[in-house]
Amino acid sequence: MMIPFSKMHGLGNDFVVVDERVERHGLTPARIAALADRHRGIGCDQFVVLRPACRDGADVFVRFFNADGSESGACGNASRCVADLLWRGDGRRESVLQTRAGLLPARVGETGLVTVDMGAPALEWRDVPLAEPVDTLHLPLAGDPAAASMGNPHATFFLDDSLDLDPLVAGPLLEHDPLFPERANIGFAQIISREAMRLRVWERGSGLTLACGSGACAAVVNAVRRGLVERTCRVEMDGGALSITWREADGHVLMTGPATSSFVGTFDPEAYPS
Ligand SMILES: N[C@@H](CCC[C@H](N)C(=O)O)C(=O)O
Repeated sequence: MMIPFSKMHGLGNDFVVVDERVERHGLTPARIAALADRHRGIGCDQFVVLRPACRDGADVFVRFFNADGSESGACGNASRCVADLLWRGDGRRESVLQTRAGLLPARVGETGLVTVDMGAPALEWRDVPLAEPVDTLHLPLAGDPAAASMGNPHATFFLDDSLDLDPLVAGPLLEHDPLFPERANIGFAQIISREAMRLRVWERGSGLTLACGSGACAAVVNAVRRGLVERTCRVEMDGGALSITWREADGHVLMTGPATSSFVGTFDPEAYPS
């Protein structure tokens, strides 16, 4: 039986979205990794599976998998894409996504940009998680990164004239640093002004992507904690820009940006390992 999928992206961070709200399709981690392969599969940074919601007030339960088949609690760009998909399905601009990181309210605005309330960051070492009790604002690593969880682990380096790291070299090493027992997404930020930064993210389980929504949220949170930017900041990535606001009233992080449908298709699960 052929399985339908939607191919979507948020600023070039691309996804295969499969709907399992009616029936399951046998999507094991090995099969997901094979489907995510850009040469032998469909190709994507993340694989997104929709399931029936099981929490009051939620419209859909969303699971996010990296290209290596590992699961993540959060994916900001894919969350915008799912909200956009739901809107195109039933015309409701507002939805609530149930994720492993909690309930995320989302809204498709009149301009088509999507805002997702990504919740409050977790800033305690245990919650990132880190391997030992350290100050998450100054991790004991060369380059002095800061850590935060947005439902998934992030470390942000702030690059300047005295610190210049190549994400393709430093990213894979740092993703697997023993300080991060569940690995980590590694952000490389350059502050442009009090309202703007440039960011590249080496993503856990997927590598360097064109944009990372949760990474942008974590970078702004960490930059605000360091006193480097205002609570609303534009984050410019290789694939485009997001607007991030770390709201003072409740500590939630709001992420606004585009969500784009590329094409739809079908695949034969039997053609991939189980
Ligand atoms: N692309 C994402 C983050 C995807 C998950 C991440 N690689 C992880 O393992 O935590 C985003 O837009 O947030």
